[in-house]
Amino acid sequence: MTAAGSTTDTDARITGGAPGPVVVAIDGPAGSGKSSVSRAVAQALGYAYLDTGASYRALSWDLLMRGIDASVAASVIAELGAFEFRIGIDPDDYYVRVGSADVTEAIREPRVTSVVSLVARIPEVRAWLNDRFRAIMASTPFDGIVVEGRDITTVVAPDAPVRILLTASEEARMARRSKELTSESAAAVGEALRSRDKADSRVVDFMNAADGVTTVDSTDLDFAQTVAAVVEVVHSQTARNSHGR
Ligand SMILES: Nc1ncnc2c1ncn2[C@@H]1O[C@H](COP(=O)(O)OP(=O)(O)O)[C@@H](O)[C@H]1O
Ligand SMILES: Nc1ccn([C@@H]2O[C@H](COP(=O)(O)OP(=O)(O)O)[C@@H](O)[C@H]2O)c(=O)n1
Repeated sequence: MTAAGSTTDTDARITGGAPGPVVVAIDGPAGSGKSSVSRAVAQALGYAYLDTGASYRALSWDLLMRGIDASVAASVIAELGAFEFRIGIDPDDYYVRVGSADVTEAIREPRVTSVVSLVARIPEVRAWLNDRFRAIMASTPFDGIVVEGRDITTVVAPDAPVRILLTASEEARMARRSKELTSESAAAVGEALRSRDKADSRVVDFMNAADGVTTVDSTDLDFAQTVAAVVEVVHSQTARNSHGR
């Protein structure tokens, strides 16, 4: 999206009133289950799914490929004009592409994870990506869209009818992540996760629920129970909103 007019249109849809997709905004720290739970919730509800972190990762992958130093904000900003990414929002057909390259797997590599916070701290990058997220939300053909990241409940879609903070203890999050990354030691995975959360939380607060945001703590819930808990929040909040109208 490039035109400011599109942003106005998007805002109208997110705030309700005009018909548009139901936006379910989910934030939380690394390893809390945002991506996997959000995708399963979208499947359960017949909604679209938008993984905003994947876009920050795709930009980081692109910078690494081009040999651009992610710590130099001006170089990163200059690259935005040439950055072409596409993301699948059908939860049954998820992909991330940069130009003609399928980077769905590559953006999860530790070398990408280690630079993504540098990219995410640049305000111009955040504003540029947020415009795209809002355009995707507004144009989805699905009845609703589950959007997950760090600042969805507070910045990207603060007026969404359903806003959730998905948390889990640091211990649980580290254990889940190290199960996935079997090539890395548990200590290395834990340290990487802790330092990324620390860097990211200097930019946006995703550890504390903002006003009106419902916390779902998955520490003692298994995956299916967490999905059910989030679906329950969606049902209760959307029922409340429609009764309130
Ligand atoms: N409640 C849960 N219980 C056990 N494992 C979970 C739970 N929620 C998520 N997971 C698993 O934890 C890992 C990290 O989840 P992920 O969705 O990648 O988190 P995030 O997107 O917040 O970083 C995944 O392997 C996922 O399947
Ligand atoms: N809305 C968002 C989403 C991600 N991010 C950044 O993108 C990175 C990767 O996000 P992610 O959701 O893929 O991270 P995981 O929690 O899945 O590991 C985060 O560490 C943040 O630096 C962000 O700043 N704002």
